[in-house]
Amino acid sequence: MTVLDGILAGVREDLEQRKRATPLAELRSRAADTAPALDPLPAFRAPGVSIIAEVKRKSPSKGALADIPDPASLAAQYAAGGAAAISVLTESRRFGGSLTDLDAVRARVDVPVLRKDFIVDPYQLWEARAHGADLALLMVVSLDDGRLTDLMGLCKELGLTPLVEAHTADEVRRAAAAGAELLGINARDLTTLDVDRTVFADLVTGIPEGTVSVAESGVTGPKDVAEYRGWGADVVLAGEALVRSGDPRSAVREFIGAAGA
Ligand SMILES: O=P(O)(O)OC[C@@H](O)[C@@H](O)c1c[nH]c2ccccc12
Repeated sequence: MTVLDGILAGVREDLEQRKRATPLAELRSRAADTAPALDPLPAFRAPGVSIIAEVKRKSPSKGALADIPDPASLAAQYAAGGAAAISVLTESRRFGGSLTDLDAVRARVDVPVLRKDFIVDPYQLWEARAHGADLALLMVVSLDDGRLTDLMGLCKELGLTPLVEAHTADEVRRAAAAGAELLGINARDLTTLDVDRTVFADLVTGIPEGTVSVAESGVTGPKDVAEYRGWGADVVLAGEALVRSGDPRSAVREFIGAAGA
């Protein structure tokens, strides 16, 4: 069993519990009462690198990263530094996140918000929208083609922009074939947790023209953002380096500055 299999088993258990506590009908009516989702793509396509700044307390690879008692204030600092979107991890067991974090961040910032979780079921997309998310992560590795297409269809219906994540050339091909407009390449292999930024450089050539590319994971400082940008990243998603920085606003600003125009 890989690390990812272990994470997914816990995610499915927690999901079944939430389904019992909150029927889909209730989520649907909450989603209907929520302001329409924001479209992040125009900002991502604007000149210069865009940063998605992540609210991340812990991870299976590094353990505890930061306490983050006030995720909304962290997100506000990211936004003040110029982040184009905020990523909120909502997985609780391994990442220490929750839908409460998503609610808090949504209530505070005006930039688009990504629900970062292990999404395998339509219910989770309804949850994302009912809690105010504008984007949702879909990881190709944990979805077969049929499910990927179904979940992307539901995103469209809900106004959510899917960030379709790949880690191999075959997953990039599947993401593109499914019609991803926002395609992430995760430098971290979620089956082993090994990080290799050059995976982005190797795979970015498989991303079709016109698709927005996102380099995910492994940023330790501004130089790494510049490197991803040099390889063609439109957007860079960073977590650990920002939550540990002590000054998240300046850190985001430096990341944007390092990549030049
Ligand atoms: O903390 P880092 O190395 O900057 O990584 C952030 C982000 O890319 C990472 O949290 C991530 C990318 N894809 C995921 C899928 C699930 C959970 C987490 C992730």
